[in-house]
Amino acid sequence: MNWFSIYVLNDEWEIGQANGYRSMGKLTGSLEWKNLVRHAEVLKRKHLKTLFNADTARFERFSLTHGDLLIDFSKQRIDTTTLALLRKYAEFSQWQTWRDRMFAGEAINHTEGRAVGHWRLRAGRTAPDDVRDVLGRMERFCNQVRFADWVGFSGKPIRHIVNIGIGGSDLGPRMLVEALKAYHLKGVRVHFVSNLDGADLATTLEELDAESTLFIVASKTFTTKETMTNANTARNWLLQKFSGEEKSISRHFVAASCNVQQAERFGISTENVFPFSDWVGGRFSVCSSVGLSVALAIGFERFQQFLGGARDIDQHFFSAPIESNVPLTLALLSFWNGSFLGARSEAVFPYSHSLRLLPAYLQQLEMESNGKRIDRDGTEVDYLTSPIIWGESGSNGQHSFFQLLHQGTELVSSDFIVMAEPDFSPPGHHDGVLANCLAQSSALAFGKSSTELEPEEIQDSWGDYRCCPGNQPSNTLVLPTIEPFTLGQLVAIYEHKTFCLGVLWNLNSFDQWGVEFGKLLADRLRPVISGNVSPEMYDASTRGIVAHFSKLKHKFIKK
Ligand SMILES: O=P(O)(O)OC[C@H]1O[C@](O)(CO)[C@@H](O)[C@@H]1O
Repeated sequence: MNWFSIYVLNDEWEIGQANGYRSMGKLTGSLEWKNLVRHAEVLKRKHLKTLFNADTARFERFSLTHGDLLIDFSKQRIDTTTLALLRKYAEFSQWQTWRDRMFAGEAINHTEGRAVGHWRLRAGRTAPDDVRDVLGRMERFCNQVRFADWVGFSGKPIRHIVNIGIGGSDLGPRMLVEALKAYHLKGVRVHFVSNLDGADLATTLEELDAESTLFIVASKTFTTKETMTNANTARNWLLQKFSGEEKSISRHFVAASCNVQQAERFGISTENVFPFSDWVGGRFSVCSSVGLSVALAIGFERFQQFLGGARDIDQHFFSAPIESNVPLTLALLSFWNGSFLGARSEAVFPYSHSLRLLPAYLQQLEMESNGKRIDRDGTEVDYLTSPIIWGESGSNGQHSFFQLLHQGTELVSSDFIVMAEPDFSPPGHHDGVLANCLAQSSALAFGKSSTELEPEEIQDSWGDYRCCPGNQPSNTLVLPTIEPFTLGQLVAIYEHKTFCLGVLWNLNSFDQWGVEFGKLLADRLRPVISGNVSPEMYDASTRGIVAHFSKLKHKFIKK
C-alpha cells in the first residue's frame, strides 16, 4: 500500500467511521456533561424574550466589566442554572490546573513536546531575558528606520515595509496594522503579502521603489512554501534593481523567525534576524517579533502599549475567579452554544471598519486551534468541537448575510464588538454605528412576532414573511476606543478563550497536524503539475483535473 492509499482511500477507516465505533467518552459520560444536556432541553424551549421579561436584573447578572471593557452576555440563551452548571463543568475539566500548567511553562502542547508561552512575550519586566533582548533590538531597529539611521543600500530612507508571511505570520500583524491606522507614523507605509498566487506579490511590488523598501520575512519555521516563494521572488526583484549586488540584501531584508540559521542561509545577516522561541505558536505569535511590522507602523512605544493591554488580560485570566474571568466565561458560552444548543457557527461582527480583519484573524486562532477530533488522551471525540468562525464588519454584513441570521434556519451565536468612541471622527457617523450594532443584537435576540407587526405591515398578506423568530444569541463587547492597549486586551481575551475551549473539549489547541497533511500533499503534487511525474497513482478526480489543466495550458500557449 502506498502513502496515498493509506491517507485517502483506506476503506476500513471509512467503515469504522460509518459504524460509529466511538464509545461514550469521559466527557460526555460525565455527570457534569449530562446535566448540561438535560438543562439544554429546558433552555431550548425558552425564548430570550421570556428570559428578559422574567428577570429585570438580567443585564447586571449576565455582564462583566474589566477596567473600561464591558462584556454583555445577557443576550445568551442562559439562566443562572446554566452558568452554575457550566462552571461546575469547567471545574470538572480542571481548567485552573491547565491554566496553571500553561503559566508554569509545562509542555502542555504534548504532541510537539512544547510549552505554550505566548503570554511570556508581554510579561514586561518579568519576561525571559531573551524576550527582553529581542524587544530591545526591535525598539532600536524601529527607531533607526523611523529616524533614517537605517537606510537602504543606496542611502535612501525606508518608506515601504513589506511583511511577507502567511497564517499566524500574517493575519495578526495585518489585522493590527489595519486596525491602528489612526496611529500610523507619517512617512512609512506597511504592506502585506501572503498568497502563493503571484498576483499578491506582483501587484504589491508594482507600487514600490526598491531603494526605499524593506522586506520583513515573517515565518516561524522559515520553510513555509508560500512565504519562501514570495521571499525569493522579492529577493530576485531587489537584486535586479541593484544589478545583482548581494550586499543589498542585508539592507532590505530582515526576518522574524525561530529558524535563525535558515534565515541566514537566505542571506539575512544574524543581526537582522529577530528571533522567537518555539514555545510561541504561529497563531499566537503577534506579540513576538512577528509584530515587527506593527511596531514599525505605529512606533515602538505604542507597540509596548499593545503588549501592555495583552499583559493586563494575562494577569486577569491568571488571577480572576471563575465568576468574573472574562476569557473563561466567553469560552463557556461558546461551549454551551456549540455542544449543547447545537450552534455550528459563531460570527464575529466588529462594528468598526478598522477592525474588519478581526474575523479572519480569529478564524485561524480558533479553528486551527480547536478544529480537532482526537482528544488529549488519543481518543476520538463524540462531541462537536470548534464552531465555524466567520464574520464581517458591521454595518456591511447587515446588507449581505444578516437576512439568514434574522429569518434563516441556522442557530448562530454572534460577538458584536463596538467602540464607545470612534478612531476616526467625521461628524454624524458614530452614533449611527452604535445604533446599528444595538439594533442588530436586539433584533436577533427578540425578533418580531405577528402581534408586533406595525399596522401598515398587516394591511397586505405578507405578515408571516415579515416575522422574525429571534432567539439568536450574542455577546456584545464594548471597548472604549480603538487604541494599542485595548487591542492588546482584545487579542489576549480571544487567545485565552481559545485555550479554555481546548481545555473544555480536552483538546491540545497548539498543534495543527491537519494543515501539515495538506502541505505534504501539495509538495507531492507539484511535480505532477509540472509534468515531471505521472498522475497515475492519484484518484480519478485529481487525474481528470490535471489533464484538464494541461489541455488549457496548451490552448493558452497557442494563443
Ligand atoms: O510562520 P510559518 O512557519 O511560516 O507558518 C505559517 C503558518 O502555517 C501554519 O503552520 C499552518 O497554517 C500556521 O500555524 C502558521 O501560522
